Parts: sequence; structure tokens; C-alpha cells
Amino acid sequence: MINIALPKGRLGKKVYDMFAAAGYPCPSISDTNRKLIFENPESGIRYFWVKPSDVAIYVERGAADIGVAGKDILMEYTPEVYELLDLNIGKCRLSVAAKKGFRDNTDKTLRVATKFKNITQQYYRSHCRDIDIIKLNGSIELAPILNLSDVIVDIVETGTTLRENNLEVVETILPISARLIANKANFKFKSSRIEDICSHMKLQCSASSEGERTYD
Ligand SMILES: Nc1ncnc2c1ncn2[C@@H]1O[C@H](COP(=O)(O)OP(=O)(O)OP(=O)(O)O)[C@@H](O)[C@H]1O
Ligand SMILES: O=P(O)(O)OC[C@H]1O[C@H](OP(=O)(O)OP(=O)(O)O)[C@H](O)[C@@H]1O
Repeated sequence: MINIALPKGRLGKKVYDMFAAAGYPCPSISDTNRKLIFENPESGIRYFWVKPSDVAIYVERGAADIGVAGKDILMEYTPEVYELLDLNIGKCRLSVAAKKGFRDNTDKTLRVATKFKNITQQYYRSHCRDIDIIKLNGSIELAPILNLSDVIVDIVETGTTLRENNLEVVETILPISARLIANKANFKFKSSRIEDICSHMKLQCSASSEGERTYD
């Protein structure tokens, strides 16, 4: 049996559709009821719906053999997993953004609101810039508007949230996409099965590429 952690939410359906098209469907799967585990005994595949930021934990600890997580999550939490494949979906960027016209041109400690504490710390350390991190869990764009922070470090996909709140990208830190990851020990025990899944998924990546997005 191969246990696969799927991210709930905006990535979930796209990711499952890729697995199904790659030859690993699970007819009973649904994201509209409260069931979390779905099994296809014929193909020996079991899917779990997991909170996106938790996928890497399930995989790292072996509760799932493989799973799909955004590069943002992998960079932030650096789980001990194998990153097998860039699925080329869930494309976005992690960016520094601020109110239109903001310039970081004083020596004052910069106040940065973000969900991504570790990436933010690393980024500003590499720029030798003193910062005060304000850890938020959502609606990050509110922080500079209400003067809770000077800038934010957050995900930008279409740019709509920034635009509708009169913010703009200052700098891009990291391009992001969804990655297929595997538990290190389970990969050894189940290598032929997992490699098989990986190569079938790879064919889907090239077949169903989202294409290049244009950003603001
Ligand atoms: N517009 C976007 N906003 C956030 N994440 C995005 C976006 N576009 C693509 N992604 C990718 O999708 C992944 C899952 O995002 P989603 O918003 O579904 O989860 P989340 O609500 O941020 O996760 P959690 O509930 O675990 O905090 C992100 O980790 C990122 O890699
Ligand atoms: O560039 P866009 O297409 O507008 O997407 C970016 C927005 O989407 C995410 O928020 P999410 O919808 O996950 O809500 P949140 O504020 O609760 O994190 C992200 O944190 C940005 O706010």
C-alpha cells in the first residue's frame, strides 16, 4: 500500500487530478464531505486529505510515503524528506511587498509581517538588515495598511490582493510551485512503486503544464 498525503484547499483538486490522470485514481475520493482517508484496494493506493502546511510533517514522519507540498513550506520548515519532482502547478512567488511608494531608506529596524518567519529571517540576514518579525497567520496584507508593519513577506499569485489593497511588490524572494516529496526510509522499502508513481507523474507535468503566468 502506498500512502499519499494530498494538500486540502486550493491545490487539492489539481493534485488529485494529476494522480488520477497518472493512473492512480480513487473513485470514492471527495473533498466535499468530512472523510479524510480514501483507499483504492485495486491499485494499492491510500489518499489522505491533510492541511497543506502539515503534508511535510506526515511525510517526514512516515505516516505518508509521499505527498505534495509547496516549495514555500519546504523552505520554511526544511523537513527531512526527498524532493522528487516539481509538479509545475501551484505556481506563485514569495515576495516582499509594501504600500505603494514605500522605500526602505532609513536605519530603523524594519517591521516585517509574515507567516514565513524562517525564510524572512534568512532573507534579511543575507541582506544584513535588522528586522522585527511580526508573525501572522492570514490576511497579511492588512499589516502595512494599519501600520502594524512596514513591509510584508507573503505569497503573490495573481497580484490581485496586493492591487486591491494599494500595495506593491518590492522584491521577489523565491519562485514557488508544488513538489512531490517522499519519506526517506519508506522510499527505500517501496522504491520501485514510488519511482513508478514519480515517472507517471512526470509525464503529467509536461502534459498538463499550467503555462507561464504573468505577474504584476
Ligand atoms: N494564492 C496563493 N496563496 C497561497 N498559497 C498559494 C497560492 N497559490 C499557490 N499557492 C501554494 O499552495 C499552497 C497551499 O496554499 P493554501 O492557501 O491552500 O494553504 P494555506 O491555507 O496557506 O495552508 P494552511 O491552511 O496549512 O496554512 C501554498 O503552500 C503555496 O505553495
Ligand atoms: O496574488 P493573489 O492571487 O491575490 O494571491 C495571494 C493571496 O493569497 C494568499 O492568501 P489566502 O487566500 O491563502 O488567504 P490568507 O490571507 O488567509 O492567507 C496569500 O497569502 C495572499 O494573500
